[in-house]
Amino acid sequence: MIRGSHLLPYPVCSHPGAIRKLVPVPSDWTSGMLTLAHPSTPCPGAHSRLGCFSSRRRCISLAKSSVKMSSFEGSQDYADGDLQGSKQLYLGIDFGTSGARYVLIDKQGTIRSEIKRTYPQPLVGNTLNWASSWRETLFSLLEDIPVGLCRYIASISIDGTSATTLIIDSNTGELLCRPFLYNESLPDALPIVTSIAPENHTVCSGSSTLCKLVSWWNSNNSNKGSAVLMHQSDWLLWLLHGKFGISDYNNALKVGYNPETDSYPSWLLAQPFFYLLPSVKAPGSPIGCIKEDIRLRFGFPKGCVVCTGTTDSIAAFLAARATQPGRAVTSLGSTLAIKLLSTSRIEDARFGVYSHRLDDKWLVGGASNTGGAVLRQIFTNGQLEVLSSQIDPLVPSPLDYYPLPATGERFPVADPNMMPRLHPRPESEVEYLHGILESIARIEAKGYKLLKELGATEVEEVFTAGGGAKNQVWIKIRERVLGLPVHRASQTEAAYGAALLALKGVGLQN
Ligand SMILES: Nc1ncnc2c1ncn2[C@@H]1O[C@H](COP(=O)(O)OP(=O)(O)O)[C@@H](O)[C@H]1O
Ligand SMILES: O=C(CO)[C@H](O)[C@H](O)COP(=O)(O)O
Repeated sequence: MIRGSHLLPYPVCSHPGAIRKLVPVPSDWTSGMLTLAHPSTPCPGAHSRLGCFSSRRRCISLAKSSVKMSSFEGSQDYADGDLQGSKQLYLGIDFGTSGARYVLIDKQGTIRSEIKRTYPQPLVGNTLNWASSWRETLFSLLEDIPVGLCRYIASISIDGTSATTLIIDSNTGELLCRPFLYNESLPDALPIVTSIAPENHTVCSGSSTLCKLVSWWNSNNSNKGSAVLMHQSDWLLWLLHGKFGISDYNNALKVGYNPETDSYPSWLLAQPFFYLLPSVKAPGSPIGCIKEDIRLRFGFPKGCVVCTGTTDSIAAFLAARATQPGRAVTSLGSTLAIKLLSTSRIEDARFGVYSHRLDDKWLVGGASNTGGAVLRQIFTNGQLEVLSSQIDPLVPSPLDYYPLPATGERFPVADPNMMPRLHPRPESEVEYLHGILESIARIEAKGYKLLKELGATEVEEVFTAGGGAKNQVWIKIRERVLGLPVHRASQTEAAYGAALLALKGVGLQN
């Protein structure tokens, strides 16, 4: 039974080719989520109980990316079309490691629509064109939003992976090089960065945004004068609002922005490349109205405002709505990112520890390369569910691994040369998964212990976000290993946190 499955009140498109019929998802997709049949599948004369969705000129091509759609709640309220304040909707989009998703909420924070997409894999030669993939995914997700709801969307915000860096030509809007991904380490730039920044500063890591900027600066001589640096979410937001070089103080942290003074430090402004640095606002700040061509294409209302974003693990923390110091959120996505709400700010690049600002407090933590990416290399989501159900979480695993998807670790050990350790592999797949889940939990526990040793507020309770949050057995393993209460967050999608930023932005605008 699909939750909330009912015909929706907005007009069904009259062009059969554009009508998409909803079909139940294959078993290994999350229950309650729907996938869209290929648009060429004709919709039966009588609408199925799942209803049909009008669509725009373009149909979703499952060949390009897989789509997960949730049912809509109370969409009847939006049948009449008048945009009163109480009916405004707020759009949050999360660009994670393996895919992107949107969440659409109303003023009360109720989810009105949500969709997930994996990234299409457009190749340029043998290399993946990530920017093209992200741009295609952004506009596909906007296409996915039910037409009947678009007209109520008052604001939009986007979160992305931290330190994912793009260098753009501000004359043409074109990329001047391929994007540098969040976990990519540029050791060639590290000696230069450590020579200009304070000792153990957050930027003193090979995967920092500043190392990526310095590496590009030292290996390019063309188009430097018109170059501008953007983070992944800045660039995606720029596609919607069209203003170059605007970021937020979470994304800007790893290029060297100081969120405590709300400014770039003098040692950074003294560099020859300082002019590439974006201007910085608080997350969820209004930037400007959505571009008119995009507004008309997707049916957004006049005055729909685009707001600054944040990073994916900060958005996940916002989604969990943890507000007291000592509360923490572990994002179990492709990576393991921990965020602890602390009254004190700490940073130490030797261990990959840094502090993000959250209003008048600090989100202390770091991001390990361990996590779901390793699981995905070995198990399907369906296998994870079946094998996890056969694990006794109260019994420790004797297996001692350091699960990494490839060479390199960022936190709680900052070592770009660290090798994965996933052997010996037992005969039993259940025991193997148990060993991996428990070993990732031990890394999480080491991370929280390190934060305490460095002076952060001691962790008292952990909420879980990301794809791994659905695994209750893993939560029980983590409770035993951490020695703390561990829960699934009420909202596990970072996109929900981005939607809260969009909601905040409208409030700031008014
Ligand atoms: N039942 C499960 N138990 C543990 N991990 C899971 C389970 N189902 C999915 N995952 C993991 O969740 C990850 C995807 O989570 P998600 O938050 O979407 O990642 P990201 O946003 O980093 O791309 C995958 O790497 C997958 O291995
Ligand atoms: O691992 C990641 C991708 O999912 C990012 O590094 C994650 O966002 C952690 O960075 P930050 O703490 O700056 O949010």
